[in-house]
Amino acid sequence: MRYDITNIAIEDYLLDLMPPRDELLGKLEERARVQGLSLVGPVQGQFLYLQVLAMQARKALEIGITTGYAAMYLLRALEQTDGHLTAIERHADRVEFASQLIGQAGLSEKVTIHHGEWAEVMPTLDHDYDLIFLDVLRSASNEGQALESLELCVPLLRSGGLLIADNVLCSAQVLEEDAPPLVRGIQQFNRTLMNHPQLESVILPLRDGVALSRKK
Ligand SMILES: C[S@@+](CC[C@H](N)C(=O)[O-])C[C@H]1O[C@@H](n2cnc3c(N)ncnc32)[C@H](O)[C@@H]1O
Repeated sequence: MRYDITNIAIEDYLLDLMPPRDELLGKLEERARVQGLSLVGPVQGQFLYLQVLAMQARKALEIGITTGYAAMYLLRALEQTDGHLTAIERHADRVEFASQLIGQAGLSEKVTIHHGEWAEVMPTLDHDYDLIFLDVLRSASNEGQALESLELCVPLLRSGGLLIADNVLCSAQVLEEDAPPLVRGIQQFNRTLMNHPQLESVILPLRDGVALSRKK
């Protein structure tokens, strides 16, 4: 998928510079291409991997795991920090697929996947996450959901913890003044995030836009 945020030639250049992926990640990329699934891709996957290592995160949460592509990057770093990944996914078949894949990689003990809606699962989770990867903003069913997800993430983070939110530039549609409801929700998410009293944030024009926030 192309996102119209950065020059396409630059995206291809960055992709070409990435080392070849192993068989497991390669198969997931191929599956995503065939089935039209949205995955972070290798550049952003490496970004997530490095964030976990840089902050030595041990307790991470991914909201929206799909087939486990981003999760593999997170888990390969969490393996080194002796950490654990909790994930949430609404589709049972995706939970099943990701669980099997992570099992094949020998990392089953490092992950707990909750099947359900994030709005229902998040309030049941423990607090004090070092890192939360929020990857459901483009799936919101109404204008208010993006902000609702932010309000559930902040209390789950420990002080000093990192929230990484994907798709915050929404194929550049955030530039539109008369945007559709999903995009208006993301515009509101971005304004709130950048002015949030408990967060220090920056938005990076990486792929579809990545917001990085540290809880004070
Ligand atoms: C963009 S994909 C995540 C891709 C994944 N993070 C990766 O890069 O490998 C979003 C996923 O979130 C799931 N999802 C969307 N809305 C959800 C909700 N309300 N509750 C739980 N999961 C949801 C979708 O089913 C989809 O699998």
